Amino acid sequence: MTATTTEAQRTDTGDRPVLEATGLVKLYGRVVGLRGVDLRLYPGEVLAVIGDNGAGKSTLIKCLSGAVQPDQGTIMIDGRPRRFTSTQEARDAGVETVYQNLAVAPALDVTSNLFLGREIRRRGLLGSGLRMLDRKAMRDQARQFISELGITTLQNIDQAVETLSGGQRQVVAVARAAAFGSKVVILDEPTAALGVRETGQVLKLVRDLRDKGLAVILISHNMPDVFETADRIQIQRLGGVAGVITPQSHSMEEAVAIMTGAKTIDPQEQTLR
Ligand SMILES: Nc1ncnc2c1ncn2[C@@H]1O[C@H](COP(=O)(O)OP(=O)(O)OP(=O)(O)O)[C@@H](O)[C@H]1O
Repeated sequence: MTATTTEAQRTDTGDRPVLEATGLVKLYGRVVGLRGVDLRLYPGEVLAVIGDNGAGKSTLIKCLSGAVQPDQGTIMIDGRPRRFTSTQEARDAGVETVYQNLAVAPALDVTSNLFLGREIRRRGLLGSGLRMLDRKAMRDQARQFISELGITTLQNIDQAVETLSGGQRQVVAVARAAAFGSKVVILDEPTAALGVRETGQVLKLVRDLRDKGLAVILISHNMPDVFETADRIQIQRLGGVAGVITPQSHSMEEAVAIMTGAKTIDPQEQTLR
């Protein structure tokens, strides 16, 4: 199925969005964060969300990830309306978010980070009533998971995350978000602090997750990254959606022009998904 498949074609195949947001409105007092935003995300695609400062990107992902509650609008996961009152509820529904300030524990090793908050414990109780961690099971699963994802940058899963490069840390954070049955992974500027080679490692992982059927939302200011990685690009402007395009349908210059309002997009030009 191509990036420009129409809604009618999609309905024919029965393919439906894993996440669908309709009419999201978020007000901060008198300031409009979102003014009726729709977003559709399908399994096995990378949807980039771009926009100038203050366009509403963060507010949008906060609504989708349960960090803030929209004032109006609906969010559906697999066709079921959901109202997340916390990020945990969104996670339980399979929506994981990696924020710029990575939620990794620097002193812990790669395995422990992958299992943070979801540790595997052995049968039988310690004196304290706690069950002992099953390190072997976690290491085995961590290895398997890393190999399934085709991650070649994490050679030693016993290494403390603080000794890894910025790119490797980001790979750990993204891999963790993609584990444990996640359906949707939201990445907020995942390459903002990285060099060229490290950016390449992270974007490769993003594409690999997509190829494994996960749905990824990529928030980024970096146009080359967006055009290299995204299947579709949703352009936010002044709290609304200025258009949805693909790297094939529009150039980077056109995307920037739509972002800044220098160019408007004809509804006919939109990628109808
Ligand atoms: N907690 C808040 N209180 C008041 N206004 C807010 C709050 N969060 C966001 N806003 C406002 O909502 C609008 C959208 O902001 P948002 O942070 O979602 O944009 P953004 O596209 O993520 O911007 P940036 O690229 O600068 O991070 C802006 O006008 C912003 O000032």
